[in-house]
Amino acid sequence: MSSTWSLPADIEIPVRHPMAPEPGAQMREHWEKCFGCGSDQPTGLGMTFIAGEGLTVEAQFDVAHRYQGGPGVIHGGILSTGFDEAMGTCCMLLANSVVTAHLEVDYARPIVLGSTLKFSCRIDGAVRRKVYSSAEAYVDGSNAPVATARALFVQIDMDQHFKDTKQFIDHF
Ligand SMILES: CCCCCCCC/C=C\CCCCCCCC(=O)SCCNC(=O)CCNC(=O)[C@H](O)C(C)(C)COP(=O)(O)OP(=O)(O)OC[C@H]1O[C@@H](n2cnc3c(N)ncnc32)[C@H](O)[C@@H]1OP(=O)(O)O
Repeated sequence: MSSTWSLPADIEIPVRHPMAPEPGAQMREHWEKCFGCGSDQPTGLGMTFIAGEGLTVEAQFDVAHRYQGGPGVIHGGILSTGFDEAMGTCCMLLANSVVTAHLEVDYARPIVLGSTLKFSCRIDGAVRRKVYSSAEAYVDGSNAPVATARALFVQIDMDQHFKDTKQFIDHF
């Protein structure tokens, strides 16, 4: 891994929201039409999420053949989408709405179609509206990560952020 990513010196460990799902409980989709998690998005990844202890979340999805990049292996953009969704959902442990400001991925191993891809995610800390997260991805039978990622999410005001696209809420 060759990341130059570093956490800011003034980072603080945020408090898990008291209403966050209990460890072991499923975490909800943030938007039913979302490509990553939406239950009403048939071409999407259909990711699922389990709250872990502290500021952690486990996530997964099955690598369908339509996610193919090279012959027989996952497309790198799909893998980064999985990280984005899993780490973003991890930020929901703080009960804030966030969007991705920065995401970087190290691809360590090819991931074969038909695999179940599992993500271990955590919140590393927060500064003002910024929430820092990191994660690893695994496939069954592999002890070493097949990919790792780091990301910065920024808390938003939903009404303000989606003020120009509200028509999509009623569009479907
Ligand atoms: C797919 C949509 C999902 C919607 C989710 C709705 C909420 C649901 C709840 C929970 C979901 C969890 C699951 C989600 C999973 C999927 C998430 C995605 O894929 S989101 C789509 C892709 N991302 C965007 O489209 C953002 C586009 N960018 C922006 O809208 C703005 O740039 C934004 C909001 C990120 C920041 O803009 P400003 O005007 O509000 O604030 P400023 O002052 O610029 O930044 C705030 C702080 O962040 C730093 N910052 C911003 N961008 C940075 C960057 N790229 N690198 C480093 N620092 C950055 C700045 O330096 C500043 O830091 P200082 O507080 O001053 O220290």
